[in-house]
Amino acid sequence: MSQSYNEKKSKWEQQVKKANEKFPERKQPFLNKSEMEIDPLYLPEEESGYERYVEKLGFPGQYPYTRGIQPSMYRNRFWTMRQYAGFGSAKETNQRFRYLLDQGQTGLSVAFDLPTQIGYDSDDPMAEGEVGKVGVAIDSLEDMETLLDGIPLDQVSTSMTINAPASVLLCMYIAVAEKQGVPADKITGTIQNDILKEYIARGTYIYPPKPSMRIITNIFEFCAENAPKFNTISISGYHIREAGSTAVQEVAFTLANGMAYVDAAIESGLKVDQFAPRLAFFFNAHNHFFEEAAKFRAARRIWSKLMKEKYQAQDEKSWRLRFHTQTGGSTLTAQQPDNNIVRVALQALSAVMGGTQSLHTNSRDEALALPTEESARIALRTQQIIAHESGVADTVDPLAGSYYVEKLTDDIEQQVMEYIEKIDEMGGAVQAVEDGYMQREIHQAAYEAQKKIESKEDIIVGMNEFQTDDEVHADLLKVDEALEKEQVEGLQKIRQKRDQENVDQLLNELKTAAQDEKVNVMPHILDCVKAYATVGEICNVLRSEFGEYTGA
Ligand SMILES: C[C@H](C(=O)O)C(=O)SCCNC(=O)CCNC(=O)[C@H](O)C(C)(C)COP(=O)(O)OP(=O)(O)OC[C@H]1O[C@@H](n2cnc3c(N)ncnc32)[C@H](O)[C@@H]1OP(=O)(O)O
Repeated sequence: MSQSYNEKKSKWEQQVKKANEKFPERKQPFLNKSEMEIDPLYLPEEESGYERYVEKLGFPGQYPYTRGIQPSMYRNRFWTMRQYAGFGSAKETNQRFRYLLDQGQTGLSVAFDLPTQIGYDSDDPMAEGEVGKVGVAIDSLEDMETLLDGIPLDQVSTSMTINAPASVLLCMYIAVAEKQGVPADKITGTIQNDILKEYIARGTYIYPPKPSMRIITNIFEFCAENAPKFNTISISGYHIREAGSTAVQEVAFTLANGMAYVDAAIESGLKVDQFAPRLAFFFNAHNHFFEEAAKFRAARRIWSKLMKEKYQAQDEKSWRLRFHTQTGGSTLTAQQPDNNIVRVALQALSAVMGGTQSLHTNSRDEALALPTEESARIALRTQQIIAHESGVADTVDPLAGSYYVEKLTDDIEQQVMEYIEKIDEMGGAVQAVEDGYMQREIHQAAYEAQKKIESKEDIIVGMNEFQTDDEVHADLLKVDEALEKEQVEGLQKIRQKRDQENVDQLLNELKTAAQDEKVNVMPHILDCVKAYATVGEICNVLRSEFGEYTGA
């Protein structure tokens, strides 16, 4: 047996012991329905396969992490079941959060309305008609207090899908935690904070790339010092895929964006191991089951090589690509919406086979509206059935060694690297975004995919084949139209109650801080938030200094 194989195997055994101390194995022993024992890990049987195994796959919890970032993965702890939710007022969303936690969800994920996402208050003319529509409306710290009321922030981790104003919402979260008696260094969660993919695919940007990258590196630095357990960014391929990219492009553009954040942070004077362990990722789980599972495995392997070899990161935590997955929203059909339950189950299974850390399963009615409570429950139950009934979580990386999956993993890696090298030659992801390169590649892929659907080369069940005349689902969620008025009234009350002079002074200090590139804006934003300055007011100060982006 080769030296290196043996060493790595015994290191893995030690790692498993340590993981078991943190999260004891869910079962002892793990048995299938015929009472056969299931091992934590299955390995190549032939000694001749060991070298290749160590180089390409490695042991789980070890470089290059092809088999997963934890030594025994879901035997110790399932992925976090984290359903993205939010609509209407903070009070309504708080009720939905409590409902989901009661139903066994294990983490929170906040959807904000569009005005919040682009830094406008609910009473701004730009917000009209959009308040509380696609997510919860948050104007001031008071809304955040209501949103998180009764949720113990030392126990529950919260993801917030917020990008351009991520700094503001993170500060609000910290302020609420402090009010609960939870110091910033104990909070856990993630802000999306990924502006590059907003320019490429999602659209909720405010400022131009350069100052946006500065705010992001300010957040990295601030969190490294003050909130070291918080994931500072969720570098997202999800939306790139939703915009029509291929699986290869999804990984390539996401990792290229990831490299741009690493470059920017290093350029600002941070050391790679100071911030890299808290970079997180977010991918899509689309329809092609094996391609998706292989995609996740390839993404992990590529990122770890980049971090270790290109960026010379020393801390093993910097090498691990940790990711959230959401099933593919654009794969859902408005026709025969219950079919979506089946699609979601298969997509979710690919994410679990690919070793995801956290998962959102879409609800069946999401091609039509925000999910009803019943639909959201079925979506969560889908994850619970995979976790508790299917047995796929009982051994690590069960697809490893499949000729097909390993070849797919290698091929995806190779094609992703070709893109990454090309983007590198263009001067990196920021340049490629500004030139519209990624946008064009995605549009071309989306066009090709649509042609295949229209020509029926690709069959979408119930949509371009096997249609029925069934009515669409009648029981859809509707957001109360009166909400906007109530939200605006609440905001005006806050403005009357707060110490306006103090707010003005703090906003002014933020303005001065923004003018000096060397100053970190985060402590100033935190002060503003604590004085009940609003999302819109804070973003307007930064708008006046940084300008607004108008597109590539
Ligand atoms: C479409 C829509 C839109 O466009 O609007 C959106 O964007 S929705 C977008 C919604 N986005 C999201 O919901 C993003 C969610 N992302 C995340 O939750 C994070 O970024 C994540 C992917 C890193 C997952 O974080 P998490 O806290 O849920 O899970 P982790 O895997 O980090 O586990 C929590 C802790 O348990 C430890 N842990 C976990 N599993 C094990 C194990 N088997 N053995 C030992 N330890 C373990 C971890 O190391 C960690 O501790 P330690 O930390 O100490 O190591």
